[in-house]
Amino acid sequence: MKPSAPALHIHCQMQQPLALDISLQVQGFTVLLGVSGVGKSSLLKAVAGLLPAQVNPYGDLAVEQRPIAYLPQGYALFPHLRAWENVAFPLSRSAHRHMDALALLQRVGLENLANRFPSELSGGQKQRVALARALARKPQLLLLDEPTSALDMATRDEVLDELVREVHVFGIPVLAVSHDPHLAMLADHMAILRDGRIVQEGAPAEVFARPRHVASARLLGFRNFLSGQIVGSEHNSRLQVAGSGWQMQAGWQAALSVGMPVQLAMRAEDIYLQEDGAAHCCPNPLSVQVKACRKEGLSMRLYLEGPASLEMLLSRQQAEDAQITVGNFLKVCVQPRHVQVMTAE
Ligand SMILES: Nc1ncnc2c1ncn2[C@@H]1O[C@H](COP(=O)(O)OP(=O)(O)OP(=O)(O)O)[C@@H](O)[C@H]1O
Repeated sequence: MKPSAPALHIHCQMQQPLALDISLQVQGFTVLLGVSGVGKSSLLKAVAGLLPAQVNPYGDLAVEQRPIAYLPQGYALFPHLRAWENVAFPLSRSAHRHMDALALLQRVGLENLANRFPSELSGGQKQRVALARALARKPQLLLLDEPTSALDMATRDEVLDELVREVHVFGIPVLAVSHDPHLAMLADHMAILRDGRIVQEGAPAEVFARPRHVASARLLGFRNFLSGQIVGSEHNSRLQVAGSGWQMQAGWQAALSVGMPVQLAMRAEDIYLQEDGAAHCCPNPLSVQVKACRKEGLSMRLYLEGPASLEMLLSRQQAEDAQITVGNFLKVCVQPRHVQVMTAE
């Protein structure tokens, strides 16, 4: 890609329905993550001019004059209009309105379905029609509200890949709001909204690797948290962190020093079974007991009791090979580079 699209700096201050003070860089495909109710939709509506707020840019323009396309949750297609008529809706009435709508549908690969009604389209196809309609007025900014919410798990990744590719092709900055970390992984730039402001912003690889707060880590898919204190620090190498009844190694961070209270975060996917006789290979051994197991597609999620309540994810094959059942005592392991250390809040 990518950002042939110009970057745009958005500032938004609002009081109702909730207080927000947001300053955010929109670069290429940008995803703003936040939990439900944090104000994501309100922010988009304010930027689009649908809620009163102080907004820059475009804040001095009337709603219909803002060069912004806003795609609400669920796409809001007109059910009684065919795909091409939905796309043509914002176009001015002219002799080539039909042709222009077909050209837009062609750009999202849907020209063959131009005569279908929304009820005859899949979730991903509806999204593409809505995208074509949103882009019909050649906006300078595209706002997407929860673009994955109407998609099922089976097609979500495929539709997302396609959505990201399409918005790159159109070459305008896009701000998508979501609570879905999968969407953020595909972004060029991402930010996290909490308590009315942006608490972290950057390239997805950086933000996913180094969440700054427990709440951000939760949003990014971390499931395991331990509270402890730094008890050792080897410059440029390791940190030793200890809590009640456990000690773990994590990657070194310049800002953290001995004595500081910290929170550790680990992904369920990064905890693995310690092989028999391989204790010496395990820098962070944890003794746990299996409290519950849940099948998740081809994986098995184990709920464990150890130094804290923990979760780990095994392939069904691994779980079967290890003959894991509720009540088993296990030795599990996690690599220091997979242990994120955050200052305690
Ligand atoms: N029209 C309204 N009147 C009163 N309160 C509202 C209105 N719209 C939103 N709110 C409140 O403002 C807060 C933020 O809502 P908003 O829809 O912006 O959150 P969100 O982060 O988009 O949530 P979700 O992810 O569930 O869609 C919520 O507490 C909500 O109840």
